[in-house]
Amino acid sequence: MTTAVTATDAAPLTLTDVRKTYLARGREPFEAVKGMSMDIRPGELIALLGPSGCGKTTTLRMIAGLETVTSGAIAIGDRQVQDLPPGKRDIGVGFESYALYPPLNVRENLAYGLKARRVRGAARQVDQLAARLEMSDLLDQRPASLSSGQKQRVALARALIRNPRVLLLDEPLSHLDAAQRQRVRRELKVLQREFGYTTIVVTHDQLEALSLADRMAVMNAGVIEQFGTPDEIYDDPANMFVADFVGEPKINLFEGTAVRRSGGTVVRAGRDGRLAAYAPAATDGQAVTVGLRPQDARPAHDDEPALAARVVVYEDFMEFGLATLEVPGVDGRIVAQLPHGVRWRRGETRRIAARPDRVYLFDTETGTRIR
Ligand SMILES: Nc1ncnc2c1ncn2[C@@H]1O[C@H](COP(=O)(O)OP(=O)(O)OP(=O)(O)O)[C@@H](O)[C@H]1O
Repeated sequence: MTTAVTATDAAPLTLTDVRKTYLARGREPFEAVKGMSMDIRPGELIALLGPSGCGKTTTLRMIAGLETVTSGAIAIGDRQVQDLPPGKRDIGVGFESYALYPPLNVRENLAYGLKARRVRGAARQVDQLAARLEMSDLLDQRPASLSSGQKQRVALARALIRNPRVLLLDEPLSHLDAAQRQRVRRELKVLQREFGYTTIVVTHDQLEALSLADRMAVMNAGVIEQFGTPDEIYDDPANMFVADFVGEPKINLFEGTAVRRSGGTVVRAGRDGRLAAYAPAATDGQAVTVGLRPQDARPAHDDEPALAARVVVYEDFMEFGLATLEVPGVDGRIVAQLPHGVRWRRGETRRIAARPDRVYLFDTETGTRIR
């Protein structure tokens, strides 16, 4: 292969206190991105994850140069790019809405950039990439005849084949069906590794983010709530928002009171529930919000602090079961994901517990983690 679709000259990407305020006539100024800072290493794959409207697309568009930056700096390598036009930034953009040339078929669309750069073997590179993204059958079609999922794969291929220093993808797999989505997601990760592009993927699909990313930024209302590896985000959430947003089924959150003993911390919850927690910073008597992931709840041993709960419903998914539980005095229900074969029955009372370091305590007012 020639230089185009082989390892690239990967560059670090740095965002320093980047802000975006949208100004629209007759409306209050709206700050959509409120001081984003990220140091992204060469070749790293970053996922931006967050609820609708949190500023993910705005961030990506500012990096691409499709949106101006209100303040702050964006650097690719040692070059400040925030004032450069999009074409001068050496960025590949796989946005869904990014125009393909309608008169050209998909093959010509993909080869276009390679030919302009006089890359040898362009046709073969297009064929190889198309095969890997499961779109060989689309090569002779015109963009107008493609479905949204097909357009998405073409946009992805077009971004990849440009051999950019930085690759930006906005919801690149959202229109694919479940099976194809899994396969293209894996291939995307393989391609990204092979070519070494510094990549940012915007997604609101947490599985996509957790499985693709080297590190991910969880965003909320224009700020980064936590930036870390998928393990850090899932196992060590910085606050209640991150714990609540990431994880499926959702984390259980309920009110409790920390009790400090020489042996450690126990939280009381409900009428007579207790759970051992590892939280040296908790003070005795402190009102807290307890976070317990369904995957971390397990049947309690006889001699450990536990929550006694009535089984409201038990759903058997074969690989695991989901028990929905009511704990006397605890608002809302608690879900526990139990190993295959446990099979609790509706109406039974069961005791659940968890490893103390998997019982998270949060400041109820601020949402901050109490460690
Ligand atoms: N051109 C614009 N003018 C004014 N407000 C805008 C403009 N573009 C986006 N916004 C607002 O900025 C906020 C962030 O939008 P953005 O598209 O970046 O969010 P997002 O996280 O990508 O959301 P989604 O997942 O729904 O695409 C939203 O409240 C949106 O309404």
